[in-house]
Amino acid sequence: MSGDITGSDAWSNLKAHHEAIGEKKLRDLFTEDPDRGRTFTMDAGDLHIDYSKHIIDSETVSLLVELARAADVEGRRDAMFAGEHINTSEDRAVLHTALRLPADATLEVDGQNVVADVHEVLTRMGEFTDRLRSGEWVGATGSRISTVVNIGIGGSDLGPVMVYKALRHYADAGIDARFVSNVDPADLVAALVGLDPASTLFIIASKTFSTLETLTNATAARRWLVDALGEDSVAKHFVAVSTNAERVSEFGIDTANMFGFWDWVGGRYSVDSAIGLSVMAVIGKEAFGEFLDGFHRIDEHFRTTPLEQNAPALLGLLGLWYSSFFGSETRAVLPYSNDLSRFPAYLQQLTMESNGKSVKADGTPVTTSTGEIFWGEPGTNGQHAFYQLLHQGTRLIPADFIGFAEPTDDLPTRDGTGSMHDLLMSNYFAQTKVLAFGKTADEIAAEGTAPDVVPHKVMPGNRPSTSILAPKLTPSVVGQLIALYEHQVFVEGVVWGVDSFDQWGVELGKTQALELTPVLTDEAAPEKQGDSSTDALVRWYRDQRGRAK
Ligand SMILES: O=P(O)(O)OC[C@H]1O[C@H](O)[C@H](O)[C@@H](O)[C@@H]1O
Repeated sequence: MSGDITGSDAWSNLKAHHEAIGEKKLRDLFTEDPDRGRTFTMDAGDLHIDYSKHIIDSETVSLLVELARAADVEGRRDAMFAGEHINTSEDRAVLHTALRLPADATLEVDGQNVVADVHEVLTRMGEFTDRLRSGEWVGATGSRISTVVNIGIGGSDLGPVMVYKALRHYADAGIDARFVSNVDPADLVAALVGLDPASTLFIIASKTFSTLETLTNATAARRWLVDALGEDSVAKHFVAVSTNAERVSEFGIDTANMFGFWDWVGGRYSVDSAIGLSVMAVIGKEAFGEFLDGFHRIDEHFRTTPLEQNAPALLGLLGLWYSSFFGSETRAVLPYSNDLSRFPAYLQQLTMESNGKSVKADGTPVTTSTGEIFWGEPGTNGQHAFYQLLHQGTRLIPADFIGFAEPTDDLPTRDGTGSMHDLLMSNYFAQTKVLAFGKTADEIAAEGTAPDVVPHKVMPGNRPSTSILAPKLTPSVVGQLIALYEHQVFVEGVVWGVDSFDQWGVELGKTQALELTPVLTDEAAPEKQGDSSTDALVRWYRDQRGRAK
């Protein structure tokens, strides 16, 4: 292979193959191979995955796997699992997979058995949440804690809030959780509505403990508590999750009430670390353990299954197939489960912070588009909003449908005889079918449609989708789903040659915001920021705030 994957034979072969298969319709592919609905399926853990409704045949799969091998996906995967410093721009290991290794495993990284460290923290989290849940840990006035408020942002928020919503049925100790992330004060104010300081515990979650939004919200929350219960109450109402003990202590939280993790856990890969403390408080350590086991099942599948049947590898390669060869810009993620309403937002950070890069790991420019844009809403809401564009628009948007056999809740249908969950799932199956096979002008005309209306009703079909099904939305299945996407993102990143584990692109905005804050608030500050647009916007804002010079 040449230095760049797009110069490899594997890439050229796929390009040529794309031209040939790009001519075909899914209808043709199903006619040529009537069994493909059985052939192109795979099982990983509890996940049953049908990828037959993709614009592929068996040759596509072989060529994609060849591409993955040319990019050394297997070698990079093994290097990740072994704790090598594959995050080269930050010189760090990437070991979220170690967070879910069983207690009896060992993994030495930089001379340290990280599994022992992981389980030491898990044990402390378990002890702490047991005390909270049993009512042994009480607030400063002796009240039981009934709400934990997680204050964090990015990876220190999106994971916990998504999993909390997904597993709301597993809340079993009368502890609720709320989440505050935005530096918009509206977020904290809304989260505190109706809360009694005496029964509220704040979890300040920040890997670095230097994130402006989190420290600002944490300080405001501290004021809210101290105003009600006095300075001495802080120790009973504030705990921290971080890798930075020094800063936690500077903030005024006793490090005895801090739960640690390590620099080899990226923020967007951290919900299975101590960052999941709010989730554990709500669902308990046993259910949290099942959540971790779910990740581990998919890790083992990813680590040991040949690429030809490897679910995260194949789905990642399909994402790359559309992105790099068909020019697709986005992938829709459509959970047919209201409880997964935050899953698309969670995946946005995972995929876009990981693979939104224009240079490769060696610093040279990429030579193909990188970074899929994930977006979506739960079905059936999306059907009544944006599916029109999926069905008849000009863009090719591959879609992931996620659904469950067993409902978390069910109710009878209108006539009282059916199940609303079955109705939900019939929409899931109908949508993937219509996206793939559409409806032709002839079929529409045959129904007696007026000729001038026919073109408007044509459903082109040939819109690819993956169907992901699981028996039920359990803690384990949530872990499995997350790991399924984590490893897809990894596979894409390896083929594109980027460092999927840094995020330098978010830094400049942060520093410029800090520079601009005094300009917005201090009348004496110079208004000039150097460009006429920002200058005029700042002037307008200062005018409105009565701070014009
Ligand atoms: O957990 P923290 O250190 O507070 O970081 C929170 C978030 O901030 C950053 O801007 C990063 O881009 C995210 O990856 C991270 O999850």
